[in-house]
Amino acid sequence: MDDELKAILREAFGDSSSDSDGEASPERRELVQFNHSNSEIGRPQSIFGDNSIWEPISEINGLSICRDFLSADQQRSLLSALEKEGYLGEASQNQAMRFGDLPPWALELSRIIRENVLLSDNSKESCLFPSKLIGREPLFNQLIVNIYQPGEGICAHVDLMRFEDGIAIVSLESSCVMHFSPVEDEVVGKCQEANHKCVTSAKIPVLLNPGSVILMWGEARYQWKHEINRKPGFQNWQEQEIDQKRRTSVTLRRLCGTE
Ligand SMILES: O=C(O)CCC(=O)C(=O)O
Ligand SMILES: [Fe+2]
Repeated sequence: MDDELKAILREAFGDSSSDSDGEASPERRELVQFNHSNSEIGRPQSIFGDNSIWEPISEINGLSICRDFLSADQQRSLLSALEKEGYLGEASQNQAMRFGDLPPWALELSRIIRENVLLSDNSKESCLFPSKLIGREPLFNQLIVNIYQPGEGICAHVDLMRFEDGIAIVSLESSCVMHFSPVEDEVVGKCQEANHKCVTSAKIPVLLNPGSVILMWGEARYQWKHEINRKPGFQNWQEQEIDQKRRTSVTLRRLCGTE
């Protein structure tokens, strides 16, 4: 890892490498890994395919999902890569972060996200990632693997400002509903309280099936909070409660001020 990146990481996270992305979920217990050697990459052999049916979430500008991003085989390959690298091993650990040079499977995910976006109709009305984001190098240089046991989720948050715009989340194993709520609700909520009214707009549910990827940028990234509540009664889709199993996700982001 070069000195500049090290300095930025120290500034962002302090000297302790186990400092957490704690605004999102203080309970997350994590493993932090730095600077993976790229030596085994060579000419990357794709373990993923190229599926690309993107669906914009109409209520939220800057949010889209590709539901068939990874096939069942590709999901198995990704999970086995995570397993081999020790991300899924310890039950005591439910979050692992990595900065700098990403492992081959994450570079491959980044590559196919970029390819899929560039090959899609990335027009203005349903823009998946604007060109300044999709063209940046590297596309992502930070990843988090989150492992959620049944009943575990992540509380409502906007991702930290130390990360640039343009975030991707790949879902594996259990399906779940992610809810989005506007940041401005907090302000509206306070004003309404003064008037002895309490109005909050409905949350927007988005089903994250295994193998899907969501892309968030602009309003979706900065003006909306996202959360996953897997407590009983909250994971309903089409009037059915989702059968909860372990869920694993991979979040790809880019730290501000890095090249
Ligand atoms: O697990 C997920 O799908 C979301 C993770 C997330 O929002 C985060 O790490 O900031
Ligand atoms: Fe997040």
